[in-house]
Amino acid sequence: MGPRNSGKFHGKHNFKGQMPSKFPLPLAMWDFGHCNPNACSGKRLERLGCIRSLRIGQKNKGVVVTPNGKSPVSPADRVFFDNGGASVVECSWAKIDEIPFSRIGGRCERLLPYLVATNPINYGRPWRLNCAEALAACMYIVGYKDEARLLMENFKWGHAFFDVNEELLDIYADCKDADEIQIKQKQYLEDMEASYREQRNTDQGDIWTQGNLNHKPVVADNDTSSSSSDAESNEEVNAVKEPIQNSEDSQQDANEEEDDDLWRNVVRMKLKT
Ligand SMILES: C[S@@+](CC[C@H](N)C(=O)[O-])C[C@H]1O[C@@H](n2cnc3c(N)ncnc32)[C@H](O)[C@@H]1O
Repeated sequence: MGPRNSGKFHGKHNFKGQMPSKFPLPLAMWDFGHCNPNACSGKRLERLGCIRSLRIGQKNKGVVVTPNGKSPVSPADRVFFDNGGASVVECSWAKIDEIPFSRIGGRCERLLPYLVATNPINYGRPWRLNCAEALAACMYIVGYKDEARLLMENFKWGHAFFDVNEELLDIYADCKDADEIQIKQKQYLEDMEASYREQRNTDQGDIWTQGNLNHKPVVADNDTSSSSSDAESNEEVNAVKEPIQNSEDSQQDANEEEDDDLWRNVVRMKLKT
């Protein structure tokens, strides 16, 4: 389905010359060409005329949603959004270290707070959103909720992003600034972790609820790609399989993997409820 103009945008803004014709707000990306064009959400938005490409060396005066950010996007960034819209870095997560962050970006570089991806490549994975999800999250948090939904109508799975994240997105959109978002996010994660641990203890305590343990399947936990043939998902798997260089790295890897496992389980629990 192609995007429609919602006609609901009445913000005070300064978008002259930046608006792609097919979407009511200016969206942009630096495209590093790492990804399979058929599986890439940024490329899809570009084909649909919803986003424009920026050159390396060109800065953006809107909200730059980037792993290079230091604080989360918040409603306080609305003024930046209304000056230049939002932009993302279209690249592979596995090659993020190769991005020349000093040559892209802008004055308002922001992380996203905790949210869960629902795209087919990273479904259920926290923090690692694709470009469309990242832009939609940014729009929603700064107050363009209808436009965020409109953008995601371009993807078959787009509604799932709001099914899973709406409660959190509303919490963030009600915050005053980045500090409040950090507090709310921390609270939410602590509550979720506590209820996950409680649930796990209950399940483990009640052995009769687990069936015949000898017949339990072995679950490979790190598999993010399994059935997907997409280039980026294969990169993700390769990234996980890279050799470990020294014991410090190996300790850090182990800690990160433990963290990842915990959050993946927490998310699984959340998706079931
Ligand atoms: C790494 S690319 C992967 C894009 C993917 N190939 C696709 O199909 O859209 C995703 C981009 O979305 C933004 N993004 C996603 N999750 C983010 C987060 N938690 N914090 C900041 N930026 C994020 C960043 O601009 C990031 O570079």
